[in-house]
Parts: sequence; C-alpha cells; structure tokens
Amino acid sequence: MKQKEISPVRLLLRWAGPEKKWLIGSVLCAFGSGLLAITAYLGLYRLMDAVLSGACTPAVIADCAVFVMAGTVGRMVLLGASGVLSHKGAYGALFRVRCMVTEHLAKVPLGALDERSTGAVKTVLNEDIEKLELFLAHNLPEFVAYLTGPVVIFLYLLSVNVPLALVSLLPLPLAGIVMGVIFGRMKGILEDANRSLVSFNSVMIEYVSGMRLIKAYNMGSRSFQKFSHAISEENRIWNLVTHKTAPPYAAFLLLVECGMLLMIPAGGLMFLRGSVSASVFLLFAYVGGMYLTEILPLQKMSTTFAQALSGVGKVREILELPVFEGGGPFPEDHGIELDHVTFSYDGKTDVLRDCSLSVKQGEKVALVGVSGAGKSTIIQLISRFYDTTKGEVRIGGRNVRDIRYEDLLAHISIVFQKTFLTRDSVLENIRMGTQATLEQVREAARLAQIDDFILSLPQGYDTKVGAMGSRFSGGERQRIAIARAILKDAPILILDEATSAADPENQVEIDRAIENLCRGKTVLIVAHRLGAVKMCDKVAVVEDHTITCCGTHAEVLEQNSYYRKAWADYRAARSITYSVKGGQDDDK
Ligand SMILES: Nc1ncnc2c1ncn2[C@@H]1O[C@H](COP(=O)(O)OP(=O)(O)OP(=O)(O)O)[C@@H](O)[C@H]1O
Repeated sequence: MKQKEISPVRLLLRWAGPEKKWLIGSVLCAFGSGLLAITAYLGLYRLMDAVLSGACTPAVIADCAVFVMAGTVGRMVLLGASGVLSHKGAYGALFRVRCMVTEHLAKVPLGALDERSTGAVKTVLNEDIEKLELFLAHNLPEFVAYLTGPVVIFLYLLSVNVPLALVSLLPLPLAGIVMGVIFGRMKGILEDANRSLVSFNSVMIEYVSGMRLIKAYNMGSRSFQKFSHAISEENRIWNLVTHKTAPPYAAFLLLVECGMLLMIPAGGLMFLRGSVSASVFLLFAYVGGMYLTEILPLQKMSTTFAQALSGVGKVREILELPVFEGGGPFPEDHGIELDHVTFSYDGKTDVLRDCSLSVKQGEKVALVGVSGAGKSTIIQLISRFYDTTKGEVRIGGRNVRDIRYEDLLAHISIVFQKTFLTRDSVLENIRMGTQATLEQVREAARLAQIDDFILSLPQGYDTKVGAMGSRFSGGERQRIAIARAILKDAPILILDEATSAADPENQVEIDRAIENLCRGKTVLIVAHRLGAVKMCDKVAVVEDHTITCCGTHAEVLEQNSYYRKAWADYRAARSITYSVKGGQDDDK
C-alpha cells in the first residue's frame, strides 16, 4: 500500500475505517458544544443592556438565567457526548491499527525486522499507537470545540460592531505565530524523544529478559548503568522541551490574555466619542477581551498533536515495510530443491555460496556441519524467512517466490531449536490459532509423548503457560512444539533439532515423538546430534558455505572427511567410560 502522498491526519482517519462514524459523531457534538459557547456571552450582554437601559425586570433576569443555564448545560452535555464517542471511535481505531501492524509484521520478511530491535517494535505497538488515541479521542473533538466557540463569538461581535470586533482579533495572528514556533520546536525535539524512548524500551526488555544471565554474572550494576543512562537521556530531552517551549508558551499566554488591555482603551475611546453605546462598550471590554482565551487549550494540543503525528509516522514506517505478495498455490509435489543458492544476511558476507541440494517428496534428509556452517540458514531460506541473494529455492519445481506466502507457511511445519510458548493455556499453545478440538489436540499430544505430562498439570490442558512457563523443561517444551507440528500436519517438516541434551529418558520420548511427526512427510532435519541422522534417508554436509556432499549415511561416510571425523568423535564420545577410584565402570 503506497501511503506516502497522504497527509498523516487523513491516513489516520483512513486507518480508523468504520470507526470513523463515531469520530464524526464526536466532531459534530464538539461543534454543537462550541456553538453553545456563545450563550453565556449573549445572556450577559442582554442583561447588561437591560441594566444600562433601565429595563431590567425579574422576567428579564429569569430569562437570561434560563438561557445561560440551558446553553451551559447543553454545552457540557454535548462535550461529554463528544468525549464518549471520540473514545469509542479512538479505541476501536487503535485496535484496528494494532491488528494491521501485527498482521503486516507477520508478512514482512524477517530480514526487514532484523534491522529493528524488539524494543523498537514494542515501542510502535505500544507507545506510538497509544499516541494516536491522543489525537483521535482528544485533539480532534477539542480542536473543533475550542475553535468553534471563538469563531462564533467573533462572528457575533462582528455583527455588533465591525471595527471593535477586528481590534479584538489583533492578538490572534501573533498568538498563532508563537504557537507555530512551539509546534516547530517540539517537532524537532520529538524525534530525539522517540529515539530515547526506543532505547529505553530496548534496555528495559534486555534487562528483564536477560535477568538470569544478569544474576549469573552479577551484572546488576552494569545493567543499571545502562538503565540510568537511558533514564537520564529521557530526563535531558524533557528538560530541553521545557527550556525551548516555556518562553514561547509564556508569550502565547500573554498574547491570548491581553485582550482586555486592547479592548478597554479602544472600546472606551469609541464610547466617549459616542460611536458605541455603553452596553456595546462593556460587551467588547469584557467579551471581546475574553473570548480568545477559549483557544488556550489548543496550545496544549501542539505538543500532543506533534506526538500523534510522530506516532502516525512510526506506524506508517512499519506498514510500508515491503511484504511478500502474489504467487500461486502450493504445488502438489513436495520435493525441495536448492539450486546454486548464494545468501548473505548483511549484503556483504556470504553465509551460503553456490549451494545446491535436492530432497525428493517423502525423503528425510539430515543437514550436518560445524556450528555456524549455515544449516539453520538453509532451512530459513526454504521457509522463505529470507530471500536468496542468488539462485533459487524450489518446492515441487516452483520457485518459493512464486508460491503464495500464506500457502507456503501453511504447508511447512517448523520445529525450532528453542520453543516459544505464548502466555496462554497449554491447549492454545498446541492449537496455535487453529480450530482443532480438544480430542484432536490430545491425539497430537499423545503422539508427541506429552499428553500424560499435560494431564498431570494442575489444570491439565487449561493450565496457563504464563504462570507455569518457566516450569517446563527444555524437553517438555520441545514435545509441545512437536505436538503443534503434528496437529498442523503440513507435508513438509523442518526440524531444527535442539542442541541441549535432554536426559536420556526425555530423549527417548523426543525421538519417538519426532518419529511420529516425520511419518509420511518430506523432512529436513538440522542434526546437531549425529544420533538424529539414524532416522534419515540421506545426509547433507554443510561446510565452506555450501553443501559439499549428499548421499546415504554410508556414501557420505566414505566420501566426506568431515563426516568421517564427526562420526569417529561421536563414537569415541559414546564409548567413554567413567570409573570411580579405579573401580568398576559406572556407565558404558
Ligand atoms: N540474522 C542473522 N544476521 C546475521 N548473521 C547471521 C544471522 N543468523 C545467522 N547468522 C550467521 O550466519 C552464519 C550461519 O549461521 P547458521 O545459524 O545458519 O549456522 P548453523 O550451521 O545453523 O549453526 P548452529 O549449528 O550453531 O546452529 C553464522 O556465521 C551466523 O553468525
């Protein structure tokens, strides 16, 4: 979606979608409330006129009182209604924007997200989108209400006496210029304020999620230093805001409040010359000198409006990240092919170079190689987390770029090395948004060898992972991930096998779960343990940025020296015996 040419305000209203009707209702109420601002002044003028002309009867006083009261109550009621409607519309719009951003993020290639820290994305989803509420729920209706009042009063004054009405308007252009200055200064500083907030969020997320590491290495004071730097930067920026905006703000207040200083001499002069009546003089002296103060709240808006604009900018940046679009359906054939693939994460260093591999439908292939060789990178290219720099990744003979992205993801199950559990029930963690029944979920969990464990939890499948998350062992987490993949039942399975050695009992269960998972699928396993190779038809060795050898275990053992050595080391490690004080072997 090309959104560059649209102004931020129009863009925001477009994002609001159907919620706009509440916002329009709110603006109309605000307008009505602004119009009613005149009633108090009209009532006052009528009263003054009656007093000065000697026609002030109890009926006139009662009339004025009822008129002013009705106007004031009406104004407040409309203002309240406007607030209710604007908040309804604003929170609906915020919900829509958050959904748009999260849906968009799901379609954005990981490469584009890698450039942003978790803190930066969190700032957009939380703080920046929240700023939009300021504009929609407050600025928009208040702008209309606070501007309508003075405009209507000015028009009324104009109808009473043109020269005096024009004099009453003199401070306005000056106040407008000063407001522009405040706005301009805020806009410049807000960029820095945003940067500092993003950095503060990143430090906070790093601190909280790295708590174990911080404790293990006693890094508390160092981390706090990062924290205190981030806080003092926030402090510095907001001091700067005060420093830069306080003088123009004082000037703005002075200009808006100085109406009476102008109106008393100007109106007085005209009254003494007999050009205006006493009541007109008093009307202008009081109302003409006061009505501009109605726009005072607009000044506060300059800050929040600038913040809202910057929020729109940040959201727009995310929504304009390119996504994978187009493409055809997922092919019937599920064979995978890497054809002379070259890939670099940073555009400078090739992680893979001229790398080719062929996995037939239903075949199970293990990727082996030293740490950092590029095994995980290969599986990320197949699932199109990234696009190749050169060469093609094909499924069923079709370039993955030509397969609809949602379709591609729907037909590939990935079990990552590290299992991420959401703050939901175990049931929902296995379901992962599907409509599977409890029985289907349990069947998947049974095959993943985790059903018994889940039933032993306090609330079984309804146990919240949020509260128990840290209680799950690595092996249990992995079996939950395997249950997810079994339930998804995609024809292609990618398994980034966990490196953390589970205890032997757990490992047997995991292997059994993986065996169930792999049945009938095209499988690619990143084999961090050579033991995993046993369940595969073929082995591919990743070394020197490419796949140097691919074949059956026996063939690769014969042809590839790295694999031979890796197996020799693996066997040697397994044959190590442990003895206590020269006694009998405890473990063979
Ligand atoms: N997001 C990334 N940005 C930049 N470089 C990366 C990224 N992910 C991995 N790399 C680098 O790419 C190279 C290959 O990494 P990869 O994770 O594919 O290796 P691997 O063979 O799976 O390693 P391991 O067995 O340790 O998991 C490494 O040098 C790694 O540092």
